[in-house]
Amino acid sequence: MTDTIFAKASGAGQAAVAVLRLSGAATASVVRRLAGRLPEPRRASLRRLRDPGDGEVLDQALLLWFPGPASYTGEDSAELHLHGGSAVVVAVAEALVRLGCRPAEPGEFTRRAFLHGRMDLTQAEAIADLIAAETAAQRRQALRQADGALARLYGGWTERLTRILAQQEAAIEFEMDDLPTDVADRAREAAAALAAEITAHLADGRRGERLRDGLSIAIIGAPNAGKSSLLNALAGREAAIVSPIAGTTRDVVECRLVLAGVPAVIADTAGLRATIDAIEQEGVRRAIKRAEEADLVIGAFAADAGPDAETLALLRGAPETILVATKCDLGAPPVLERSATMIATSAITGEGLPALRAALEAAALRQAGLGDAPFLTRARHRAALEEAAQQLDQARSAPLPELAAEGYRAALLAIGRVTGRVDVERILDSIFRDFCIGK
Ligand SMILES: Nc1nc2c(ncn2[C@@H]2O[C@H](COP(=O)(O)OP(=O)(O)OP(=O)(O)O)[C@@H](O)[C@H]2O)c(=O)[nH]1
Repeated sequence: MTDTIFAKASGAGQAAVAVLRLSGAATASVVRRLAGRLPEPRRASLRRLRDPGDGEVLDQALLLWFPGPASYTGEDSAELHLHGGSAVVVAVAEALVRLGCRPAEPGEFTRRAFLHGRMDLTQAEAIADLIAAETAAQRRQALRQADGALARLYGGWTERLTRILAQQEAAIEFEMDDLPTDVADRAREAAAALAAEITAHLADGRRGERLRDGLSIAIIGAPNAGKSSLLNALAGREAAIVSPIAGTTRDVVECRLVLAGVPAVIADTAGLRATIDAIEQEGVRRAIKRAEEADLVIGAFAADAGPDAETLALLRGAPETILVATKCDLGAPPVLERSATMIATSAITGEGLPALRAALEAAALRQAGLGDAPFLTRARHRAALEEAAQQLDQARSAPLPELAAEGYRAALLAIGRVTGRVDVERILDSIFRDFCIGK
């Protein structure tokens, strides 16, 4: 019998109500001992909770009873909505321990939900994302995944792949019996179509992962270009020190922004220049590293000075760039070649800042915005699906039918790692029943 576990489901700190959740086989008996008879399933009822030892009233609480298997965890579960004081929560938690329950491990409720088949791994991950979501777009993505968007997509692929594998196994048998067949060809065609779909799904520019993890934006440029002033203007606060002394910013200064619902971290960096100052050298090294790792790089230069070679060189390697001519109140920005997007700004007059923000929002939506198809959200999914696509490609060109079957099986297992559902044998059984008519 599994342990009956409990945990506070509401947040830390003082609040009017604290929610304790319980799950496990003994839930019904524990609730009876604490609160009297069980209420109707899923109906809130007001109860006195009593100490199981001396009968002292611990709290007056709302009680909800969720009999398994139609509960979050799939097990018998309950919720106690207590008054929020910490002494109340402690008293009820101690009573639960005396009744044989134990505090839950982190994520244990969702783990049980997965183990009882209430959700697949992508949905379990989405629950964690939903709890951590800070922006509307993150919430939407997590909700869609929790609702099974990825589970259905990958589940569909699993079924198709299982059929392909079954065809391939059948082809091997037919070949051994010297029966003419095009079953292996059909498997190969289906595998090609599936591999193309997986590859298209992988070629999403990491949008789902970016939305989940946040976009990384770096501001680079020569000393005194006005980078810190730009960061402060975008962040709406004096996050970085601004001074007329070239080389003021030495370290990376980060600010969080939300761009069209996409979370972003924007970093001010040390001005790029050759220097003998060891600390500034380290700052420049960090600036270059930050620019190399960023999803979007803002190259800043003073309008009256024009862009410098170091900054332009570093922009070349970036996935997406915006050139900003700062201090446009001091002089007209230079005319650049037509392909470069340039926005002229002034931290003094505010000119160009709305246009820069709009450009950043457009880039954020391009790089991390929600689309019609669900995006994969974790590097873990990407690694497994890349392996599946690779195995499918190898299987299609395998010299022996047995090797092809092996490749299809490996691809199936790789997708199964994403969803946590690998029930190959059961599905194979059902498909072979259809195949083996007359054999
Ligand atoms: N007139 C004018 N001056 C500006 C503007 N932006 C920045 N400055 C001035 O330019 C100087 C340098 O600004 P910072 O924002 O510190 O420049 P930085 O690129 O971060 O400089 P480093 O830390 O040396 O890399 C300061 O004196 C600012 O007040 C602007 O839009 N217009």
